[in-house]
Amino acid sequence: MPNRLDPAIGIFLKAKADEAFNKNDFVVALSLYTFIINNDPGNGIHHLNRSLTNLRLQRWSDATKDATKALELCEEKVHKAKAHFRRCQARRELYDISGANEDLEAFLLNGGAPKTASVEAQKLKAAPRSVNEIVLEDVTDVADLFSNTLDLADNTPDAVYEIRPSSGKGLGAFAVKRLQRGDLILAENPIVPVDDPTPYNIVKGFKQLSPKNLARCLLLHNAHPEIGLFEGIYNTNAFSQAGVVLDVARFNHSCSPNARYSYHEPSKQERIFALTDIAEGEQIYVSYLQSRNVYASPRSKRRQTLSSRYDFCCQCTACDDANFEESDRRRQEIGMIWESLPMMIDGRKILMSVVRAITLMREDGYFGDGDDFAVDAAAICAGYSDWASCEYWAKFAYENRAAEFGADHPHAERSRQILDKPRSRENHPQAGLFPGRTFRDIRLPRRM
Ligand SMILES: C[S@@+](CC[C@H](N)C(=O)[O-])C[C@H]1O[C@@H](n2cnc3c(N)ncnc32)[C@H](O)[C@@H]1O
Repeated sequence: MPNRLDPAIGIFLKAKADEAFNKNDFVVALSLYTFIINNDPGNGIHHLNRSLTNLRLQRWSDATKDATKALELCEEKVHKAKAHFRRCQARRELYDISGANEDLEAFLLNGGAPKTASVEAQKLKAAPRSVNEIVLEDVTDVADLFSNTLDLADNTPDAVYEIRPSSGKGLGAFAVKRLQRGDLILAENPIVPVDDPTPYNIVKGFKQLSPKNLARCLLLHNAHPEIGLFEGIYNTNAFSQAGVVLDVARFNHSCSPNARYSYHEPSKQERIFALTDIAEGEQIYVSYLQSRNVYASPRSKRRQTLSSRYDFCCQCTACDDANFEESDRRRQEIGMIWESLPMMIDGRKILMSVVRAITLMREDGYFGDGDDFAVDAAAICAGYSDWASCEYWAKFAYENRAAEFGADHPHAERSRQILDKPRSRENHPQAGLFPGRTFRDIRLPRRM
């Protein structure tokens, strides 16, 4: 069976697994050995190591299976002796005393130490032959032995979401309580921060991880196994300058998302904010595509970008909708408005177009980025000295940015400054450029 791991990476991963084992961090070691075995299944030594790890975790059945696999794959006597001894111990715990005795004999035949064998032989003599022979207080231990102890997550007790399977999309994040637009869903520091994500820096970032964090990263989805393990994981899961952020990496994409990423440079945290109200149990989606690439692009273009960057065909509500052509028409019109705005000279036309673009976005279930247009609208109104309208659009921009990025985000703070001094020339160098006019009749149809 082929080894899919680059040899240098294989050696690195094994060293990290051994490090975890030596620190008695057996859950992490098991996770790392499992990853190595899944990618290099023909190497018996990995099974031998995992067999011992399973013994430490009292996972007797899995320890037996690994020892059996190691016996099949290892040629050297020293490895065979180890595999027999590990299987002997596991079989003893599984009440298979005759099988354990056979392994003990094979251990000696393969050069195992007689002293070790005689200690084990004593244990085998004293071991119960069946579950019925265990005294009552041990029964609890037996139940514990088979419980699942393999959780690598650091659970946040007050998290408003949980990570669980999402039909057809691997894992996903789901609201555990009702959320409102503007609610902060998470704020998390990156596990692999990479300021300048060159291939070299990405590998360096992964190599600095603790065994536990490495094990967690290796569990993330990799849409690009062809470009190298660490680069593949990085490119599938890093969505901003923050780098790879563990829980953030479990949020699936939608072209009509109900939440959005917001990278907060001052704290170097990736945050997610609710874009809409979200019901308890509903899946929380972000958009992997930014601004015009999502709200002004048709399904074919969005799917093409997502497929080439993340290797999936988008199955979101916008893409899967039978009426996707109607959605395409809306998004294409938004794109045309965006492109034609800089060429427009009439203030009224510009504002009508802004209203139309935001209305189309909302009609299409897209509740972010209204500020992209509102900021231009505020500037135009200042140009015509229509300060009431300027304030209306500046307020819209600020409120949307505060809800979508957080009020302390530099984006929102910039809007706040404009709102604080809406009539200042400093904020609006174009103020009074055109003859005075009023656009008070041009507003969004309702609160959007
Ligand atoms: C960053 S991961 C998101 C979490 C991932 N579902 C997991 O199990 O770890 C990106 C991957 O999730 C899946 N995915 C995300 N959004 C999807 C969507 N709208 N349609 C289909 N698959 C999606 C794809 O496999 C994609 O490559």
